[in-house]
Amino acid sequence: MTVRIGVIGTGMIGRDHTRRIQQVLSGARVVALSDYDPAAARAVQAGLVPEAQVFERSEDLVASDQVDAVLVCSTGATHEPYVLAAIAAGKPVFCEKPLATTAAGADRIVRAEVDFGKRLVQVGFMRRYDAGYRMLKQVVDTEIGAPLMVHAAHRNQSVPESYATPMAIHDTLIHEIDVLRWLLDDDYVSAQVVFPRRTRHSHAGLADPQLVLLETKKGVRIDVEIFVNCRYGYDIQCQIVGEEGLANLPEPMAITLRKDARLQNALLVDWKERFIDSYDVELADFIAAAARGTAVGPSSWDGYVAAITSDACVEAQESGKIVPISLPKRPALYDQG
Ligand SMILES: NC(=O)c1ccc[n+]([C@@H]2O[C@H](COP(=O)([O-])OP(=O)(O)OC[C@H]3O[C@@H](n4cnc5c(N)ncnc54)[C@H](O)[C@@H]3O)[C@@H](O)[C@H]2O)c1
Ligand SMILES: O[C@H]1[C@H](O)[C@@H](O)[C@H](O)[C@@H](O)[C@H]1O
Repeated sequence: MTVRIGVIGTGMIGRDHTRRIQQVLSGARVVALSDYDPAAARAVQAGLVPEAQVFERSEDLVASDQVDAVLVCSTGATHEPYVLAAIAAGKPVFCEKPLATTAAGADRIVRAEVDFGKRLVQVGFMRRYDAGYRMLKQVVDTEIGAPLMVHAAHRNQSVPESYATPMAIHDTLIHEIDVLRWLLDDDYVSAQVVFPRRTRHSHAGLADPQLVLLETKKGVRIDVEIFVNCRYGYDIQCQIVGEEGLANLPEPMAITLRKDARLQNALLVDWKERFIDSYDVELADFIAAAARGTAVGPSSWDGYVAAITSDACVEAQESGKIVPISLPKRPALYDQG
């Protein structure tokens, strides 16, 4: 079966996922596109998929009987109604992170999916599909004994003026929030955010860098540095310290160059390159499950837990206090991970 996909939101990642489905992956094709700005949808149609239909209203794309499954790639704050509409239509839906910008919104999605009685939602937490993180998980599960501490860093070269202090959590830390609880098989119990000296390369609305301190149920202490104007490149670090050893996330493959009396390894600068393979694998997973009328991988529950945790981190940014995190009981629908 070829899964007929409708893509909502044809900005940077919507375009890239459309390219992926059309040119890299098998088992699906994009048949419909929509965007708040119809010119953006038409540009993707013209450049990548001339045969696709452009819908003025994204709600009509979800309802169309030509569309079997939906990709939600619009701005984060708009995800919730589209995911709810896809669930109501019984269609598998891949939703880019965040699932919703508030825990209340993510909760509504979890409830709708539980009421539907079958998994339909995959959240775009692509790091779980990254070969490096998968190797790290294998080692954490088998080699280093009980994890005790995690030191992580998420550095972007620069961000636009529109990127404000809470986005360090909702837009950036959200990846660590998800991937660390997956790596550790644990949940968070508290969050704190402290602010080091501010870089002169930041702008008025952004405190940069930030240090996020998380504690888990099992007592693991985590520090994550978020530094989004680090200047030198795109750099993702993760070190897990266990009672029998220590494991580091592998660096991206790069040529070691000896030249001009220097030993050099090039660094990436663009986030799109860092996890490029994992985007392919996550969407292949989505397509295979969608062909069976369901969804696998990071779930609405994972999106909900991430939203609860990021709400706590934003509160911690504002209050300067340690903010407790408590989770409701996980519905049985999500017991399979
Ligand atoms: N997984 C990742 O690594 C990753 C990377 C980048 C972006 N993202 C996520 O993907 C989403 C999109 O990010 P982007 O970088 O492509 O942003 P973008 O600004 O390039 O594109 C967003 C598009 O959504 C459209 N849009 C806005 N409101 C809409 C609405 N109500 N209905 C339909 N379309 C609407 C905009 O017109 C725009 O074309 C965000 O949620 C972002 O967090 C994830
Ligand atoms: O939307 C992007 C994307 O999620 C990147 O992976 C992250 O490094 C950036 O900080 C964020 O702004």
